[in-house]
Amino acid sequence: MVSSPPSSETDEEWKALLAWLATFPGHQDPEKDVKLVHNAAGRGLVARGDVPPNTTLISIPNAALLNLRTLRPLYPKPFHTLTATQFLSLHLALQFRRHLSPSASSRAAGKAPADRYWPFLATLPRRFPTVPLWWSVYSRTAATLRADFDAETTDESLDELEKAEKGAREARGRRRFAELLGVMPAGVRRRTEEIADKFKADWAAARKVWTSQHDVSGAWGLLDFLLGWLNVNTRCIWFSVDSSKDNNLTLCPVIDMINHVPGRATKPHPELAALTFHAPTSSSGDPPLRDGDELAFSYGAHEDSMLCAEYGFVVGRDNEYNAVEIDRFVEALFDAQEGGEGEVKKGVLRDEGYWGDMTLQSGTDTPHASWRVLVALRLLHHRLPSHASSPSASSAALLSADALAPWYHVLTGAAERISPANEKKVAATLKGVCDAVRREAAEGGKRCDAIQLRWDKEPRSVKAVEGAEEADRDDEEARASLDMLRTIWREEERIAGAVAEAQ
Ligand SMILES: C[S@@+](CC[C@H](N)C(=O)[O-])C[C@H]1O[C@@H](n2cnc3c(N)ncnc32)[C@H](O)[C@@H]1O
Repeated sequence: MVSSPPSSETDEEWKALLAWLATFPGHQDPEKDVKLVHNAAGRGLVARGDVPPNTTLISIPNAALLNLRTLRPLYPKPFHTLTATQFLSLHLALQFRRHLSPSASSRAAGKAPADRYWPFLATLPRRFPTVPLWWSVYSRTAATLRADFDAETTDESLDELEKAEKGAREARGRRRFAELLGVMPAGVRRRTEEIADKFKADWAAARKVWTSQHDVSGAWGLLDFLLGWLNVNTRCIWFSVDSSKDNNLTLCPVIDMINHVPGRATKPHPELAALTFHAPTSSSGDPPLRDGDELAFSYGAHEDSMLCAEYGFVVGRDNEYNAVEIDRFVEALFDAQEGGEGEVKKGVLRDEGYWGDMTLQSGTDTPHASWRVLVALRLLHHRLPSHASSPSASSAALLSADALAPWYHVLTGAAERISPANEKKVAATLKGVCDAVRREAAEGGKRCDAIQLRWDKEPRSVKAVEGAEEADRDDEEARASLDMLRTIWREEERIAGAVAEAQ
């Protein structure tokens, strides 16, 4: 049985957070205007009563934020070389281990007073079961993770995993995470790999600084760092710290409980002494906040594959930014052109900044191919003189201006098309690509259904010593993750289908 979620009034961590915030000079009680709720997005904040436009709903003093400005004074110099993500993740990893699993090596540090930010850190999520990086890490055994991440033999987080991983619940978790990784659409896979590389590089940088210093005591391991890193990646807000754009982020209590709605104009607002969140202004275009309405802002103009890979959720049909990456389909068409012509044209597109990032886009009303797709396909079907296709003529610079002039005219807007024949071939090719995308997406959806059928046949709870409640929760989370991937496949099928029909 899954216990009912706590409300504002019973959520002890929320109450402790509010008490801690009340100790800061200039603080404003968030409970005056907003209420914590639990909904499909996890936690969220709703308005208490109808709120006049532009009312300051939340104001968090700068001293309660966790960013490079507040962290650097707490650590000696060697740590100051770390980026914001590395530094914050390390601090979170250290505090999670110290407060949540104090063991032999961290006990000494555990005697020290609690970390000054702990009332805030205690409210952060301890699991990210719908985020693909979580699947990627937890689909592996402790021994594999030790080898893959060059973790120390003393890594307590991996020791704990090793002890637990023989259980039936963990074995089922590993298998299911691997199944989810196997059924990810290409756009999610590409992003997940990029995110995993960033995580690995940040882990290595943070470990290097940690092992080369002796001033800060305590311990933290790979899985502690993963928890810290995912909190940073999913909850940080833009905040000006220094001139390096990568360092301009902060963790911020309370405002980090606000969920994403695409297209909202209202954003957290940095003021001199506080990070604030206001009710929408009348001119913002955002709906006014009435009693019980959820506060929201846009995390960015992100398609679902990006939201899935970075944040572990999707919006679905209502996300006008949804898009299908078709680079690999278009690339195959250029590769198939004979006599090196395709290679030459790829070189031209690269030189002009038009190679890659080719998408079919959902848009607000009619799905369509992006301008970059049309630019590439027009060139694909523009015949070059035979001498221009020699392998040595690998860029626009080596082609005569005449050979490419009709294509350039369309690129600059001087002409609408190269020729009716060229447009016709572009439309036919685009339809072919869309049909291939549609088939692949339909197949992806079917693979999700097959996985679900397999899971349906398994007992919902693994009857193991570890307790059925956690096993039930794992089961729900795995199904939510599978639904998320199925939603992306469905959107890809819908978008490709609509673009194909329009040709
Ligand atoms: C900054 S936190 C927002 C607060 C969060 N719901 C919580 O429980 O703490 C971002 C996370 O909230 C969830 N989230 C945000 N917007 C969502 C949405 N529109 N639908 C589903 N989940 C959402 C995702 O898990 C995301 O990684």
